[in-house]
Amino acid sequence: MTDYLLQLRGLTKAYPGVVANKNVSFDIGRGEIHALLGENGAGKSTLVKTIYGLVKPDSGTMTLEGQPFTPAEPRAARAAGVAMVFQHFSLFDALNVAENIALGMENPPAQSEIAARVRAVSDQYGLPLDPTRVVGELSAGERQRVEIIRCLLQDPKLLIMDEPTSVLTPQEVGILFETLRKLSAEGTAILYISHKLEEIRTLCENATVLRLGQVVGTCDPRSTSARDMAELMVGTKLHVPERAARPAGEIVLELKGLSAKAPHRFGTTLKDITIDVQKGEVLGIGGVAGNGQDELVAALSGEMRVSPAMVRYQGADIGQMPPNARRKIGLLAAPEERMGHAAAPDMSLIENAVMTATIREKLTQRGFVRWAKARSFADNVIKTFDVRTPGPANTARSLSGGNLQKFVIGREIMQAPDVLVVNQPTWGVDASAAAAIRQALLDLASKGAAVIVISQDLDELMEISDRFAALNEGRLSPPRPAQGLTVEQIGLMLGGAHDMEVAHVDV
Ligand SMILES: Nc1ncnc2c1ncn2[C@@H]1O[C@H](COP(=O)(O)OP(=O)(O)OP(=O)(O)O)[C@@H](O)[C@H]1O
Repeated sequence: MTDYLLQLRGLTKAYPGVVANKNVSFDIGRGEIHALLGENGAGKSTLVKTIYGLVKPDSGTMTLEGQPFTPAEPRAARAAGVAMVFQHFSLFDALNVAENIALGMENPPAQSEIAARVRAVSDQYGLPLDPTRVVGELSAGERQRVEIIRCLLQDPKLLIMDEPTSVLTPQEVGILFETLRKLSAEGTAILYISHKLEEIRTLCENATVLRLGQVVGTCDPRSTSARDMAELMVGTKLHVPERAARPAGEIVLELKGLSAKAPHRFGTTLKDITIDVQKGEVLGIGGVAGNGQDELVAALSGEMRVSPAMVRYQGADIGQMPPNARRKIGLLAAPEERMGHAAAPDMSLIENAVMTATIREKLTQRGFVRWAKARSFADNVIKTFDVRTPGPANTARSLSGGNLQKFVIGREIMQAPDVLVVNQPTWGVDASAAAAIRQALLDLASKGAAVIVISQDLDELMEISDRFAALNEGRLSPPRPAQGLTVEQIGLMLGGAHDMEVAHVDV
């Protein structure tokens, strides 16, 4: 293809201690669906932020439709026809869809006009969305549609999507891909970042692979295996997690009729959850986000209190026990939202280590933080979990998403819990780091800990779980052995309430 829309030449961007992009050159054709691949910290976000006017490169050039392209800010990039849907949505829960879209416009027309345009775009691209619905009541997939429609109203020439499917159900992924294919057929190019290589294979016609900030290869994902792409990203052979055979252990945690009212208007009420968790097992809990996952983690971590006997740990009723007391006795949890909840963005990794590891790692003495000890603990997490950062004094915010995830999970595993609850442990994490995190969870279980993994990634759950249960509208299905479960059986467990089709996306 010679009709290039965007050409990048020699883009370089350095941050203190790290070159995020080094001499990056590649082209994107009109209407092309182009994947940008690379392990965590490879420089993907930096590159797309450069194209979107959020980052100014130190050197290198870009041309858009043959003209020099140097967007000083996102507004300039948008005006030139570049739109971007971010990993994290920037929507206001209390406003409706049309109001949210109006907020992003420079001269918004009347609400009725916006609503009509939203309906038109939504029909045209098969993205069901009611402009009058309050955003707080929408699923993650619907929220993403708000962002996409907001972009499409600008009639972009290039649409950048940063990890768009990590929050979507398989059915929503199908809808999104249909929309992207339609856009591509109409001449809109898509630059698509994802760690889900099988999805890339079904969607993208070209891929550029970054490693340590540099382009290390290109491929046609339709004819390259996911494993080959992963190995190109990492530069070495991929490790597949192994499960050591484990005998059934004694019961360490019992949930008995665990019920709790939704903590806020958009939360989910937990309904009569009963399950025993054994030492040495990995219990996988699947389900579409928003079905009680956050509330279940909160009830286990102690952030949400319930009747004492609803949570029984090593024989004691702990439903009312606060988080730190639970940490002390060995029950640890890592919530899903790494930025803000699991980690404080502007604090260093050392301070972030102190936040959750103080009690078990004895990081304070007579009320004072033992900084040397805290630093060495943070260092240990960084080394053991291969967290890519110049050092523990760096802020959480300066880490790439996947590297912060490795730090947050590693920080809990290194405290040797007896029960570990993790929510979406490999969200936004590249294939090799995801394999390392899963292996670490399996190793923790083989040492005798009970590990509860809550995830929307069914392949992940099937890979590491001994037993599987599904959360649906605050109810937990009875658990079943994971081995041998078919996609149809899992679909039944997840329940039909969301019209959720459990299928791989390459249908
Ligand atoms: N504002 C910043 N300050 C300092 N370092 C940064 C900043 N932004 C990114 N970096 C560093 O630049 C490198 C590239 O990060 P980038 O976010 O582009 O990677 P990525 O490929 O998008 O990773 P991920 O898949 O984990 O999101 C990383 O080492 C990261 O720590």
